[in-house]
Amino acid sequence: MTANPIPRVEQQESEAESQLKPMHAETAEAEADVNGAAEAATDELIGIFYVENRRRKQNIKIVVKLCPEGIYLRRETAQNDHINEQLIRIDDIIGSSCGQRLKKRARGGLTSCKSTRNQQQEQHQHPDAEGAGAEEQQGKEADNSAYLYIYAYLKKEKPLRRGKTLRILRFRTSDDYAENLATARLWHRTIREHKQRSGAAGEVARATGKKLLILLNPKSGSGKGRELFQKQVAPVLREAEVQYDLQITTHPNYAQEFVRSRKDLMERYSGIVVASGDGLFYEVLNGLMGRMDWRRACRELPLGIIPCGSGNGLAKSIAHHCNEPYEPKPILHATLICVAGRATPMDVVRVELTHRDRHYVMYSFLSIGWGLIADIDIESESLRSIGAQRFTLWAIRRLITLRCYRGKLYYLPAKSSTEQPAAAPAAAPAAAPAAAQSTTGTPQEQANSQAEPQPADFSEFKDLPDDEDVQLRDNQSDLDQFADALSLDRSIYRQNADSWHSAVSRRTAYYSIGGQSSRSNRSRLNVSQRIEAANAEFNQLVPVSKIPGLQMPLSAADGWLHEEGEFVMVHAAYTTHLASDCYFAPESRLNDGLIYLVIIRAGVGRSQLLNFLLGMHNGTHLPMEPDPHIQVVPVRAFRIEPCGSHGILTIDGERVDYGPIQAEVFPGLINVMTTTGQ
Ligand SMILES: Nc1ncnc2c1ncn2[C@@H]1O[C@H](COP(=O)(O)OP(=O)(O)OP(=O)(O)O)[C@@H](O)[C@H]1O
Repeated sequence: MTANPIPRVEQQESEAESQLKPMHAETAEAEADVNGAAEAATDELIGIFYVENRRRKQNIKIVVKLCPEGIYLRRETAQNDHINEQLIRIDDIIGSSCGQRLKKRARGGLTSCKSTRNQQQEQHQHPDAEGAGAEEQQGKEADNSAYLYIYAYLKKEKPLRRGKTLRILRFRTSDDYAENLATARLWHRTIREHKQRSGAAGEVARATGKKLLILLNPKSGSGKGRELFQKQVAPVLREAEVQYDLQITTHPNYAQEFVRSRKDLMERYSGIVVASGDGLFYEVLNGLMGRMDWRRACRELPLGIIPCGSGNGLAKSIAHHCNEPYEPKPILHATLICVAGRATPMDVVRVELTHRDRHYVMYSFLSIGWGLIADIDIESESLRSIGAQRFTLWAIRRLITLRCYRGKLYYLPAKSSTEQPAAAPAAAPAAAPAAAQSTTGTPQEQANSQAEPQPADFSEFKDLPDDEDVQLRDNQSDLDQFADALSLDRSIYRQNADSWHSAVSRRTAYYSIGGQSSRSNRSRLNVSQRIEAANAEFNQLVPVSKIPGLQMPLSAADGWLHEEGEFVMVHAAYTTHLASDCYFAPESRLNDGLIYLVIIRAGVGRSQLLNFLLGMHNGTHLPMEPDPHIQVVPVRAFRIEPCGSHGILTIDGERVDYGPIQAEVFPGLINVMTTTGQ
């Protein structure tokens, strides 16, 4: 909200006076519109209303002007000696409703407003009709008034917060309720139109007849997701007149499957809101990326999050991004962000990992952790019942029994190496070796594991969209030929080889079983041409990796730096917050195309580490000067090759198989809901 009190100075009063005249003129026009049952809403509506000040036993005159910027409420005293004005910005108004008086007396600044003509009549007819008694007396008589309820959440900067304001306009120009209702409806419609013009996603969606899809995990956080939704989210959605479908998840992967397989997702929905923790958002992201039409889905469906989980890093990062409050009412504030629902591009990180000859590709939005923070996150699960304290307790424990992990770290700095700050002396990164790294399994085994269709993949074929017109044939000889071709010359297809591995994607199976596509018409080509054709076609269907596959060497010539040694942790973040109270990568932006790699090397002192952990809540943990042990590097991609088989790796806070892992950022791949838009 922007409140602009106009001080009591002569020249401003006269200026106000001059502004009032046209307002009166337009009031008449607005009423004339209604009386004439005009349907077209105007850009500007103006009415004069009165509020009873029961304490002072006087009426306060309020000129209410609805225009594209919002609603101006100009308040004047009877003597016209004091004027102040408030603007309720159109972006702060989430919705309105009109009709008869709500039974429960709603609390708001203007509790009851009367139009000018009736106010005068009223005073004439009931000279004493002031104060509560008179109002109640009137209430007992038939109330022909129509009421417009305007719901706004006004933003204050210091401290940053949003407070609910309800403004009620009472229309009773006519003795006929229908006429009064028509006036109220005109105001209601005009508010909607102004919101639509301001780009409010809900209004735009309404215009296209689409709904929000809300996925709720009843088990997230303290397990009260359903209750929180009914009490805190649903009322706001009602005020904003948001149409939605609520899907309550019944088991892990429910949301991922729902989003992946629902054919009319884009036709039916204008966006997807996750009412849960980061875990369910991860499912939704990977469900979208598992669709044949992922590109369109990512473009057309902005994603929102209402934090009902325990970590809630994304919800806090989004609030931080658009300068919206988070505490003390994270659910309310996040709901308001979703109601605004303006699409803002956000980076997604493609993660490739391998475990026991199997490759996986998944998509991440928050972080990848190896070492200290991942250990604290996962190992403290056993203390979940004590709440956020579990992290502190476990951090103390891990400081006492500090672990280091041996391994290799490769990264592709965002700036070229010549622009990089001086490398840390203790472990200066070296150029990546050109030599091939060891791979798991023989080439033939790898090829077989790549080509081997997973049982889940087969069942998923049923879900392929009809409109893709894909015909699949289970042709074993084609499968063998493909597997052979891949094992013979992987290097030719190096760039795209990883596309064949994605064990979790049905699209992999689609190609790897040698299925024919009526679109690609590959059947007339020889095997190697078909592989190339398949790769070309596949590239349209998945985001194309620009870095070598996980089993391929990384070259210094391509800008890769590497270091080998002992690490306390390597933690990569691409949003500002890892959890609502962990301001881990302050420099990060939703769409900066950067991964912030925080490296802590062995040899770091316990007190330095303690300061690091303590500083994470307000973002003061990273060294200002180059430090031999703690370093933050903005990168575009990185790879970790841990030695040994014991340790913890996390993606977006969830544990994954321990082994080599690499990540690459895809700038602005998805859209998230914010209040600011682009
Ligand atoms: N109905 C359900 N029953 C059990 N588990 C579920 C259900 N729906 C989703 N899940 C799983 O629960 C996991 C955790 O969910 P979520 O992230 O929403 O909550 P959280 O762990 O409390 O929050 P955070 O990730 O912020 O710590 C997800 O990985 C999801 O797959």
